Amino acid sequence: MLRIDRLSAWYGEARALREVSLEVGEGEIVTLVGRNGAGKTTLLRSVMGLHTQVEGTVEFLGADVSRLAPHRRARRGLGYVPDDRGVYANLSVEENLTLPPAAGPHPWSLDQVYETFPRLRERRRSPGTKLSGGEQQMLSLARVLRMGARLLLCDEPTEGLSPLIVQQIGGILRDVKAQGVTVLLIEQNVHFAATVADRHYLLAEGHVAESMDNAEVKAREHELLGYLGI
Ligand SMILES: Nc1ncnc2c1ncn2[C@@H]1O[C@H](COP(=O)(O)OP(=O)(O)OP(=O)(O)O)[C@@H](O)[C@H]1O
Repeated sequence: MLRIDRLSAWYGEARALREVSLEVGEGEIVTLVGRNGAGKTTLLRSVMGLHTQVEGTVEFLGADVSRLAPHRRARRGLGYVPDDRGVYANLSVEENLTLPPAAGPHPWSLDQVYETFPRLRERRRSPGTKLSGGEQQMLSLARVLRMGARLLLCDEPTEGLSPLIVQQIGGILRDVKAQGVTVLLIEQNVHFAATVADRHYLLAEGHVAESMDNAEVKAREHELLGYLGI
């Protein structure tokens, strides 16, 4: 579904990604793990077209989207969920969900959103300022699905959340996958990553150092946590 071929990215003279190649198949959940500064956020932003000082190819559903603006990538079904969650503080949950126009090929109805995110139904009249971190994360995911994304690019959805909420986010990601959505997510909690994802890429200093399956991540959990400094 997504094929990244020799993608490099720069900030001025500084190179943040070095010829990254990886693939995500339709219906998979794939994680990107790596130390701070390894290039994970830059990779997701480059795939969405938000970071433009890049070289290499991003193919989505068989078409080269490397030169398209972010809104045109969104129209094809790419959806970016930023780490700051981007919730409009003064709008209610439902306004946050309905304000952005549908862009992608499979926009979710409000009912579909609320079935997958029952907590958001309960909180639908609450303003963004009153939401917990977990609720904001759910809203951020739900909004991109509502807009019609087929592939979610999620920047560390579990960051700063309690173990119970992390479990809930895991359940939501599995549910989203069951509804035909593909996910590429940044995840430092390798234990959680192995329970929710199908495969994993380890990024180190801007390149793909390793590709791992769940069995390998589970077997090396201790070593990986040490390496990541967690
Ligand atoms: N706006 C920027 N200007 C200059 N350099 C940047 C900028 N954003 C990131 N970088 C650099 O690019 C490299 C990759 O950063 P990136 O944020 O993609 O890493 P990351 O793996 O997502 O790390 P983190 O988990 O800390 O966000 C780092 O060396 C970082 O310092």
